[in-house]
Amino acid sequence: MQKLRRTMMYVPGNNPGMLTDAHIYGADSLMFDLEDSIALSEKDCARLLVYNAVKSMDYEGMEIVVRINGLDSPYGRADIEAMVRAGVDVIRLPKTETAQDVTEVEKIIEEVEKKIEKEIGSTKMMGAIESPLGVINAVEIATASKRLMGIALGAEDYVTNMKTKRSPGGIELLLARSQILTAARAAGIYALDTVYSDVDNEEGFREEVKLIKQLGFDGKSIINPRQIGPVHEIYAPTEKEIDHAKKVMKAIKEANEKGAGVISLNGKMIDKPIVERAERVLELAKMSGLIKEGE
Ligand SMILES: CC(=O)SCCNC(=O)CCNC(=O)[C@H](O)C(C)(C)COP(=O)(O)OP(=O)(O)OC[C@H]1O[C@@H](n2cnc3c(N)ncnc32)[C@H](O)[C@@H]1OP(=O)(O)O
Ligand SMILES: O=C([O-])CC(=O)C(=O)O
Ligand SMILES: [Mg+2]
Repeated sequence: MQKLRRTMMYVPGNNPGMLTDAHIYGADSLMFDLEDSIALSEKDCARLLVYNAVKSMDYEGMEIVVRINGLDSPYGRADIEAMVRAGVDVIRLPKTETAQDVTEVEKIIEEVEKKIEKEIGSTKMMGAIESPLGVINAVEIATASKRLMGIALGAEDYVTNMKTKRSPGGIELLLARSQILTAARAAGIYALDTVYSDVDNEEGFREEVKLIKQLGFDGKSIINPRQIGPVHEIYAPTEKEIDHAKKVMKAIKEANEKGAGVISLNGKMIDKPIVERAERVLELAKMSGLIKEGE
């Protein structure tokens, strides 16, 4: 894991107040939106505002993602051009359905990078999958470009396309979540879960975060600063998990010194995949500031 991406917070791109303060809440990444939170009459204004915010604000090294409009709209090309010029870290393509959707955006990004003499490949991409066709093509999408750092589920559009609606347990999303996650893991990129729109329902939100963590997602797109704390809390390894991971590492080190690759710890087998999980727990604990280097 190179970077924590537990929370990627949407910020409507036409809201100067939110664009100015968004970084103070402690999300792992900010995602300025030019797509569905912006009315058609505000599209050009939002693009200009986000361009200026990215150029002039000090976001203290936070990852800046911008959700652009699709290339099937009159805004997509202009969004890409402006955002590459502004120097955003990641361009997130909404409603990605095919590998070609990714490569078409990539081609324009590359043209702009060449034009402004920016390092080719330095602007990363993400694809949000929000339709049945996108879910079916998830592997092709996830492997379409070296620029892709992750893929995400967009469940509000997805359930609408599937002629259903979201339910508390999320049964209607199980296939899409599993497929997107598996595709991301096969491609070695990040997997981000979708937004939870009922901001005031903290209990329901926590249940959903526990579910997506258990499935294996790296994190979640969020829409409100109040959603940051619960995600970071649920994703943080517990003291018990950290303690166990340390014991696993100690046990396997001792086993390896004796030439063994497998050992028993409190009656449970410890071998390579279990060691790998323990290493991941310790890495996550370090990155979350719960333990120090070398602990
Ligand atoms: C299906 C999709 O496409 S989802 C993606 C597109 N949607 C979005 O981008 C929506 C982003 N979120 C929002 O606009 C808002 O959070 C809403 C409308 C959901 C809720 O708004 P509110 O109830 O006013 O939020 P709340 O009362 O919690 O706001 C508290 C503070 O956080 C700020 N805030 C709220 N949401 C955000 C945000 N997403 N980014 C930055 N700041 C925010 C508010 O400005 C407010 O600041 P203040 O105290 O300085 O006035
Ligand atoms: O990225 C998201 O989860 C928000 C979105 O567009 C959707 O749900 O349709
Ligand atoms: Mg959507």
